[in-house]
Amino acid sequence: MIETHELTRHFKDVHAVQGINLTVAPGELVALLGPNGAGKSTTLRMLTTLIPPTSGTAEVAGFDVVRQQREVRQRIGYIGQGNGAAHSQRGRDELISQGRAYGLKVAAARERAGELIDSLGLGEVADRTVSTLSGGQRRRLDIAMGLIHAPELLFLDEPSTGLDPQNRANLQEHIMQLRKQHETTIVLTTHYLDEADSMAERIIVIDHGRIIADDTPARLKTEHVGDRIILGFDHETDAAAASARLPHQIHRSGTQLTITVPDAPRLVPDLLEDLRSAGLPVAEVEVRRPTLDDVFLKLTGRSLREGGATAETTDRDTTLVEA
Ligand SMILES: Nc1ncnc2c1ncn2[C@@H]1O[C@H](COP(=O)(O)OP(=O)(O)OP(=O)(O)O)[C@@H](O)[C@H]1O
Repeated sequence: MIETHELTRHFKDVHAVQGINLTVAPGELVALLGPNGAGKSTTLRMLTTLIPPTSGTAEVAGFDVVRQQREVRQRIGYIGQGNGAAHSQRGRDELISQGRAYGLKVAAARERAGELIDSLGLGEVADRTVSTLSGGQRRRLDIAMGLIHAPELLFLDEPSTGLDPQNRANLQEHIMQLRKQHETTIVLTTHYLDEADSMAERIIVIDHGRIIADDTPARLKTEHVGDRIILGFDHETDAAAASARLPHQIHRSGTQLTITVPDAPRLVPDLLEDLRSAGLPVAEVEVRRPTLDDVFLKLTGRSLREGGATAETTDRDTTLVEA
């Protein structure tokens, strides 16, 4: 569905995207993750034909983004960071006009608008003017606008930025449902680590205009960081004996051992049993699983929360917002 070769974009002396090689298969949901200014939006804007690459090539839905812009545009939906719908119009009318702009007949545009209003949960608000909708509702309307012509591929640039956690969860659910219904390929950019983690089956981490990791969230965490098991003992001598006995990578601090392993939950029962039968009973145990931020930290030596972004922690997740 997407194939790029050394895709590059410079803005004068800013090397925004530096030779990206990317393949996305039909039906995949891929998240581009990275700090502010990493090159995510620029990549999306090239793939959606909004700006040409400085060098390199990209094929989207089988067509070249420079030579076959029209063909690409007919097959994709793009929801940028701003709101697309005109504020003084009713949501439903905006959708129908958008459908007409894509060449649908009035009846077909109306029918498609109705379907999208239903599947995005906009039934109660679709006949109000856009300016009266909440941020979350407006974002869902934007997504409906991007889907009116039934694209094979949907690009979402930070779909949930600015929404509160509840609206964000609601939007994520709608996106997942749409995908199931229409088997749409989705490429989204996000600052929300939890969003990338829970929605995407594949995560592409971009830093300084380059891809620095590309894998499933689980594999990224296992391969780059691993789980940590923290064992607490009553006596330092027991901790030292346990450390000598275990074959894993271990850090000991007083009565506490920190063990790094690929899959802690599977290992813990046997580990505890082994230590107990060796006369080294564990007093406390804690398993820490890595986050995508740990992966980024491991790969770059920096946290995703540094350098142009600040962390904003809510009850349910970790988010990144512009400083
Ligand atoms: N039109 C432009 N003119 C000059 N520089 C630009 C332009 N668009 C983007 N840039 C620069 O290119 C780099 C990459 O920007 P881009 O918007 O792609 O990053 P991003 O990863 O999407 O960031 P964010 O998460 O903040 O949206 C940044 O240094 C940005 O300032």
